[in-house]
Amino acid sequence: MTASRDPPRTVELATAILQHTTSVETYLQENGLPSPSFSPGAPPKLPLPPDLQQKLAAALGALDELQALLLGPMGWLMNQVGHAYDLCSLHALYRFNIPAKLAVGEEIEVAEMARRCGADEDAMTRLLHHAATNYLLQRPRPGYVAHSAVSAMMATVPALHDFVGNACEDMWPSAPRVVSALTHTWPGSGATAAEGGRPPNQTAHNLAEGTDLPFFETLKHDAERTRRFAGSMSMLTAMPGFEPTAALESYDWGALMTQKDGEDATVVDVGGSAGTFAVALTDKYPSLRVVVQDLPDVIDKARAGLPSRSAGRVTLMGHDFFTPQPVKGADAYFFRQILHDWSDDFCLRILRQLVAALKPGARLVINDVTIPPPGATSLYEERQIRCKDIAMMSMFNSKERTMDEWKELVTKADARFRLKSVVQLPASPMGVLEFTWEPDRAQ
Ligand SMILES: C[S@@+](CC[C@H](N)C(=O)[O-])C[C@H]1O[C@@H](n2cnc3c(N)ncnc32)[C@H](O)[C@@H]1O
Repeated sequence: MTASRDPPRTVELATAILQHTTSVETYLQENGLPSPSFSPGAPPKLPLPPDLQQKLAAALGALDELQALLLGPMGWLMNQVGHAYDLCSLHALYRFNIPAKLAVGEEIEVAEMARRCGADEDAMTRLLHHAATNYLLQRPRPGYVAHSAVSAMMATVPALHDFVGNACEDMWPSAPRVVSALTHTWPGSGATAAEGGRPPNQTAHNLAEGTDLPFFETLKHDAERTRRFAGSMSMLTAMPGFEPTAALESYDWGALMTQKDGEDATVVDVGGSAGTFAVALTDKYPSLRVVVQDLPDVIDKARAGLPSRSAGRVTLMGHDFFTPQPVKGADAYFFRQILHDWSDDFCLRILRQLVAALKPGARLVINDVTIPPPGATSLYEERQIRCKDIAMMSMFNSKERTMDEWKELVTKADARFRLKSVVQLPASPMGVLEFTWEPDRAQ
């Protein structure tokens, strides 16, 4: 029996939620911003300064703990099982392109929408009702559906549609197979595990799709999935805490130019996908030159989307990062959300491909998720990152890493990389680690 507290934990949490929420609402009101809402056209996220983002995070952490306490151990456990089905209605929205079938302001009978989808009417009706309970649609009056802010965004932001498609069709089928993949008998699995990493083609994803190709190889053979993945990645960069602005502002890119005495400095964005970050970087530092490297298919698709203002500043280059780095003597090599896709031994191979291209003093800049030490954030926040970690395991046998694991990984790749700075981005699961190349350092 635990001793009773005064005030009880639930009341303490409810009080914290009230205080933090009041601070957020006061800020919104004082700045003429709307209260949070799911009406179509509502802002996709709350535009808060860093101190209020912290209060928001504290409110969400407290809300999560309060919900768990009020449900009680049995209710909380049952809740987990229920959540397993939450993605079904989102998947239906994606697969039947339901957001595009609704005009903003239109109210449609649920049965009529089910008919428009051309699928089993009873099943579709039930999925639509579930979607409404999860804020994905709204029910303005009994028996009718209309857009919520979520479906309206899916209808108008193609990258968000891609993000949902990637989540529901490429990633989610692997989730129920994560545990089976651990006990599955893979060819040569004993040896590879002993070498420090399970290969990327022995994953839950491989069990789900019945393929022995790693996920990115599968993509190479499927133009539509490649396009959808790139769209999804560009959406990821717009998510709270993942915006390029965070990495732009928390790392001194300008210092690269100072060092060059006015000459253009070159950054290589390794695995830079459609070039979203490169465009933001050169918008902020017009005299930086960025070479975006990715697999040839991805680069081919990226060409059409590169804004004309970036011409001459952003160059696109097909390159497989498991082969030697072709851009020699650049000022910085940037890896944003790349290495978390690979287990340690594959990361070592990727990083070692840089070595022959590096000039003394070259920077290696890693911008990736960092797992906070236990207790540094709420369980809610830590769970979001742990979910990403499990997603990495399920798709690639890769992992999210703590700051210490990042440092250890890079210096293991080559002892001549010296850690120069470490920044945990504010209100973000991402960090930036900067290493310099010091060839005279003892190996
Ligand atoms: C998680 S995405 C990150 C994209 C981008 N850096 C960002 O932060 O938005 C991983 C990227 O690595 C690319 N990639 C995967 N295997 C690769 C390889 N062997 N060589 C080059 N790029 C690769 C993928 O095509 C994808 O664009």
